[in-house]
Amino acid sequence: MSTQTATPVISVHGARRTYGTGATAFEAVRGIDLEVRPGELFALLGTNGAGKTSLLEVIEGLAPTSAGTVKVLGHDPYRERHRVRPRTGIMLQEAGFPADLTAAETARMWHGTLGNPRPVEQCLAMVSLSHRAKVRVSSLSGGERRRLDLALAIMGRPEILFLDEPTTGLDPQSRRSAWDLVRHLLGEGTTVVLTTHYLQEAEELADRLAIMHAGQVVREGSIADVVAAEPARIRYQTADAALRDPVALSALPALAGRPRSDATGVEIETTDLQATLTALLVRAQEAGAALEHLDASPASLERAFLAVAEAGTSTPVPAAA
Ligand SMILES: Nc1ncnc2c1ncn2[C@@H]1O[C@H](COP(=O)(O)OP(=O)(O)OP(=O)(O)O)[C@@H](O)[C@H]1O
Repeated sequence: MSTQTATPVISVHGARRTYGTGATAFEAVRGIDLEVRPGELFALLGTNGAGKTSLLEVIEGLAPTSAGTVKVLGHDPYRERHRVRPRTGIMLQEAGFPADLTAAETARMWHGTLGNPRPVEQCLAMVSLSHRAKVRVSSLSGGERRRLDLALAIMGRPEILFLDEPTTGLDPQSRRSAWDLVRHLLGEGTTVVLTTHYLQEAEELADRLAIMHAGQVVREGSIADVVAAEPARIRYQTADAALRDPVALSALPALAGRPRSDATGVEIETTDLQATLTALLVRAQEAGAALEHLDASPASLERAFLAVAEAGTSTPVPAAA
């Protein structure tokens, strides 16, 4: 069955989440709609404080919404937690392990709470922690603790795995190992919802993503969709007056806005990099002008993210009445 047409395993409609009440109420999630399809990896990106964890927690069933509906595997994850929780795996941003237990003891304790768990040794091996099995949690490094948390999250063979910034604190090699593990789980049919600040992580793993800002989803789709919605950019410096003149440059094809020109140079945004660049180079050729430090860069996920961050305001928005 194509994941495009399959019934979503997660559907969120008009979800809101407010912290506190009265004058100090703060609405961290401000009316979100999204769907996650079976077997896909859906990445939730966003600026600090955008509301990713607040949203993830209501989808995980750890907190109620203040408005809207959330369905996970057909159930309300908060009110029908007993139905949903056994079928999901959750890796929180901060795990609270008993510091005196070893990694293996911690894993065995968790193993005892699950219905059809993977063996402890297998889970530790999947996150490359077998050699640290007898080490107390208090002596594990931060990255090793993250990997232990991941081992516990996948132990119950979850249908949906929630990963909240899973690779924060991991060295590049451990991060790549974690990505390989996530790919393996996706290959087994697991659905994964991931929050991350590493755009490369989303680019490596995500089938679809949403970028949040100030409690709302402001971009959503495949990486190709999100990137395609951003303009490409051309920059240069030149001594030629016409090639520095925003009005004269406005006749170039496929512009995504008015060209900008100042002491640092010219910046042109375009929806068709090849068409605009070709016309620009023809003009420069005809004028016999040099375009110094010419830089033509296609849109990227990073640019899309920065556009969201730059367009946003840092002023917190009060809760809706
Ligand atoms: N318990 C709380 N009480 C009041 N406000 C809270 C609480 N938890 C989070 N917030 C606020 O809600 C907003 C969203 O926080 P959240 O942790 O969901 O963002 P995030 O996107 O996960 O951020 P980050 O990327 O920094 O982890 C922030 O402004 C935060 O200060």
